[in-house]
Amino acid sequence: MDATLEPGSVAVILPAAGTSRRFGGPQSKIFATLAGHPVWWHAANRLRSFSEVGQIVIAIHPDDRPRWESEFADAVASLRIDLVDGGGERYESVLRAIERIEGASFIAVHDAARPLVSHTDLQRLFDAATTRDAVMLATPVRGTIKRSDDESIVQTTVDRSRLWEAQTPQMFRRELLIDAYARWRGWPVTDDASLVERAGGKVFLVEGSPMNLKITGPDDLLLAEAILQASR
Ligand SMILES: Nc1ccn([C@@H]2O[C@H](COP(=O)(O)OP(=O)(O)OP(=O)(O)O)[C@@H](O)[C@H]2O)c(=O)n1
Ligand SMILES: C[C@](O)(CO)[C@H](O)COP(=O)(O)O
Repeated sequence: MDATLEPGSVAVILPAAGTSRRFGGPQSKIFATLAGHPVWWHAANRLRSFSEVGQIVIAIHPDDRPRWESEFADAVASLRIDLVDGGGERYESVLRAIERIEGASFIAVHDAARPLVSHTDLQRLFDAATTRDAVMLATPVRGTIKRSDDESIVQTTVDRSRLWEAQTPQMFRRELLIDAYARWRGWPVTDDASLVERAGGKVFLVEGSPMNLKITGPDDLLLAEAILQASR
């Protein structure tokens, strides 16, 4: 019998407090409608479908709180979500959410802007977490990678043989992530795994799908719609 995670042992943090600069538009990208629901709802609903998931905390932009507590109040209650005010940087949002976590053995951080993470990939991630302290979804780089100078002239072609593009969820033993954040001294980070790496942790890569895309620009929303349409 393969090991499994205890029901409710995974607390999920959904950072959703960004300002969507690259997306543009009148509202945060996590509120954009995708197949009839907001982007954030898809991410939260997919995580909620696992018995291993207990608490879900969404780090929200403070300016969005009135909307979360009115338009989305029913969905927040139905998905059993706690709301916390996020910060100016993603890592600050995650740190504030960590402070709201109670009793979990693991913390999984998943971008609210990644609506299409698959059940299969999530199960594989949870399975990997039964034997490792830090795991994350990622995809092997498929294209050719160039490094340029500041005038967009190619300097080098990067060996891609062991390059991966990081995704989320990134999932950690709770005390490992808390310790990694405690050691953080302000250097810029764009994902949580890099803090654990810097603290000496071994982060295990679980191959995911390119369809677990992050809604960053408007074209990503079109791609997400097409992926959902094709899966119907
Ligand atoms: N201060 C921040 C910045 C980002 N995020 C969240 O982290 C995820 C990934 O960040 P990103 O895609 O970069 O979102 P934005 O920061 O909103 O995008 P941009 O850089 O284009 O402004 C998103 O769900 C975003 O809402 C957050 O919770 N708090
Ligand atoms: C965490 C992340 O999803 C890994 O790819 C990504 O770094 C977050 O988006 P950002 O644009 O870097 O804030």
